[in-house]
Amino acid sequence: MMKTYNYSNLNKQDIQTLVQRNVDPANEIRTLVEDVIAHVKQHGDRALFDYAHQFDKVELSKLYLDKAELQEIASAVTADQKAALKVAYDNIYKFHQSQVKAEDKVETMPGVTCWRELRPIEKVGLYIPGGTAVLPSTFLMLGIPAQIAGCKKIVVCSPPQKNGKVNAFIAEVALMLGVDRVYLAGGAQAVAAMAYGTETISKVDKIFGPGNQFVTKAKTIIQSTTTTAIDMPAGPSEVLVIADGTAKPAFVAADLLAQAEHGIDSQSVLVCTDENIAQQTLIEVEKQLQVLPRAEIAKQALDNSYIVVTDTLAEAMDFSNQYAPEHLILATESWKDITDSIINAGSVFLGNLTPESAGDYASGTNHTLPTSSYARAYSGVSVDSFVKKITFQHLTEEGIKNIGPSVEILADLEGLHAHRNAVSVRVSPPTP
Ligand SMILES: NC(=O)c1ccc[n+]([C@@H]2O[C@H](COP(=O)([O-])OP(=O)(O)OC[C@H]3O[C@@H](n4cnc5c(N)ncnc54)[C@H](O)[C@@H]3O)[C@@H](O)[C@H]2O)c1
Ligand SMILES: N[C@H](CO)Cc1c[nH]c[nH+]1
Ligand SMILES: [Zn+2]
Repeated sequence: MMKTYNYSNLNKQDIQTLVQRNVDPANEIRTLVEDVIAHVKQHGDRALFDYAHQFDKVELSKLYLDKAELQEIASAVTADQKAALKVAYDNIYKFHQSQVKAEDKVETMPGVTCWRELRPIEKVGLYIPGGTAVLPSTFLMLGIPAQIAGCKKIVVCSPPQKNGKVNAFIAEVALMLGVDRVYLAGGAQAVAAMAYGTETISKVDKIFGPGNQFVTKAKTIIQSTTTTAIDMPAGPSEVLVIADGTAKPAFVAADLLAQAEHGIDSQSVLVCTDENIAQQTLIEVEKQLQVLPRAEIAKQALDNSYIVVTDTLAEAMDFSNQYAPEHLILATESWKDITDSIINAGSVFLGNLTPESAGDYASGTNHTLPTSSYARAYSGVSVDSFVKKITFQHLTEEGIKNIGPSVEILADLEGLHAHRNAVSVRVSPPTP
């Protein structure tokens, strides 16, 4: 169960230790994942069949489901479930569509015009988790921005379930997105397949999607060893709740448990200015665990979670910024007073009536977010993640005359005479 620390008793080193997560000190995960990647690179499809047997405990006869099979599987989805998926689809679509804005052309000096244009990344790979829980919501979170960006080839991998298929909701979302094929591959092997390509799975330009520590390690390795990019390290889920005396212990407990139930390596942190609220929250956590089907998973995640009691909301925010949470919930009526002091967070949930679950599923924001303190430097997935922003420039006769002398001097001072000449020949072309 969650340990409690008093912020005033923590020194710098204690805080450093507390904010660290999912470390792999003996490089066990790295070694295993490097081995998986090497096998997929060498043996292609054969390795995928073998890993499906070894890690997913399933014998596959082929590595993908086609449109007809997806349609048959999706027929099990009820009208209510379809309607809920549609609400999520529409809100996520609306929010992501609003991110697409043409940029202005800028005349930086007379005759010199610069601008940026978007081009979709052509081949993208989407990883949809399916180990401890199958996440069709992640398929929406990745497929919708890919669709809006206009990516031409969308490769989708998800771990095979025990029946050698994907579940009905993954199939339904594939049909909603117009994706005709879902590959039955999970874990590090799926990431390797999309990075190197196999007989069946195409190599892609960029891999997206969250996953467990194996998936996340594989993504960070292929990012530095292949020409395939990644969205970000989006590993085991985490939440940090900042609460004060106005927070509702039942709500805070529910939010902590919502992330704890994702997996045993998830982490839920409460930073609270009110000791009584912290104690009430712990009591609520115990109460709600009694009726939670995934209580065993959540309990293990809570063993790896903790509470920090601070004197002020400013101290709480200071701790949160050092932690750089994937999700930050401000469980306080005073949330407006402290949002400006947020420096590091993936996605923020404001006030007592805003559960993280709303953003996990259906409010519109993306739930694929940086974990393990990567929120210090990375943003969550958006339409931007699926496009390149290419810069353009055009110089007129007036433009080259205006900018030319400065470029010539700058080229001289770097000793790059061919650079100077590329301007000089245009400003005063040699007489024929
Ligand atoms: N950061 C985010 O944006 C975000 C969003 C959604 C979910 N998540 C996280 O994604 C994760 C999903 O994890 P999951 O496990 O449920 O599904 P997953 O699909 O990420 O991983 C399942 C795969 O892991 C592989 N695997 C399992 N045990 C292994 C082992 N011992 N050795 C090698 N490979 C092994 C298997 O191949 C299996 O197919 C959770 O931790 C969840 O918190 C994060
Ligand atoms: N909380 C996860 C992001 O870390 C997203 C998710 C999907 N389904 C439920 N939750
Ligand atoms: Zn969640």
